[in-house]
Amino acid sequence: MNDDTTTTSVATDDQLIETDPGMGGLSEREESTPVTESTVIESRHLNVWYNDTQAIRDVSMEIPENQVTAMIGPSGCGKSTFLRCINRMNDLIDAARVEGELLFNGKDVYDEDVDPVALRRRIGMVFQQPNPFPKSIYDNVAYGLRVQDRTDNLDERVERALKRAALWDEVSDQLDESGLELSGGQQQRLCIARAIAADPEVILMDEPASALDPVATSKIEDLIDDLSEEYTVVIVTHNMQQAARISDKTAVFLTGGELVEFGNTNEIFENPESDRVEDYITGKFG
Ligand SMILES: Nc1ncnc2c1ncn2[C@@H]1O[C@H](COP(=O)(O)OP(=O)(O)OP(=O)(O)O)[C@@H](O)[C@H]1O
Repeated sequence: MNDDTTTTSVATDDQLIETDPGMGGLSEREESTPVTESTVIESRHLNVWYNDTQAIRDVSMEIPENQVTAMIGPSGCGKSTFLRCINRMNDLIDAARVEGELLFNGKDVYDEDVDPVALRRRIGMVFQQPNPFPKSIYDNVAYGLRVQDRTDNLDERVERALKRAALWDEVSDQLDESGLELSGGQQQRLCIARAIAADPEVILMDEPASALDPVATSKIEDLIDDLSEEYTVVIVTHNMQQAARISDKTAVFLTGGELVEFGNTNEIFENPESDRVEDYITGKFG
């Protein structure tokens, strides 16, 4: 990240998972009607500026349900900005201005009646640096559920989220110990468990493995693959091999916030339509 503050300090953890009872105009998962059979998120002519600097330029794309969509491109091309539009994290940056449409199940998340806090419960986020609360492992996972007053079967919910995040076997006998005492990779899986516990539909990941060693990275990659059976995952990564390994769809952004190519990952990597994309993925620039 050339501007880590934009992902690690724009929101408190509470803001990420806290919720209001009202859904702010967004229907619940089971009631929602995707734009097409499988599209969960769609941007239409999305433009984003930070003051006078344009970070996203007329981006239109459809992100399919229960797949992994990777966003790649050189530093500063707007990947994180796009990701943060999806759950309105850019609201927390005063300089940011968004134009165009960003639809979640057909509803524009920037409509006035959308509650961004409720939106973020349905579209969870995991950051580059693992950021567990200074609380026990159990309380980290239970936190969002308690805030939402969903404490029935709390033990089972916590266990299920930890299992879903492939962490249960490693921590089941130390749930009362601090989340901060886990390894970096375990902390990241704890953060994923925390996001899952809130029962989101989409999980946004901003370079979730870039601070981890290769073994921990591999576990996160396996986990992402697994999670996509149940969740729509959108991941920003600098690592093209990682994008090629784990994603179904790839979006290639290039300098100036332009989406140059979007499609099936194998096609993007094996036979890109654009020379600029080919140059980028073969390492000629970027
Ligand atoms: N909070 C901010 N205030 C002002 N400008 C910003 C802010 N966040 C990002 N930018 C600018 O917007 C552009 C896109 O940044 P963004 O972080 O979205 O790119 P990125 O592709 O995710 O970069 P990286 O790969 O380095 O993380 C850059 O020019 C960046 O400097």
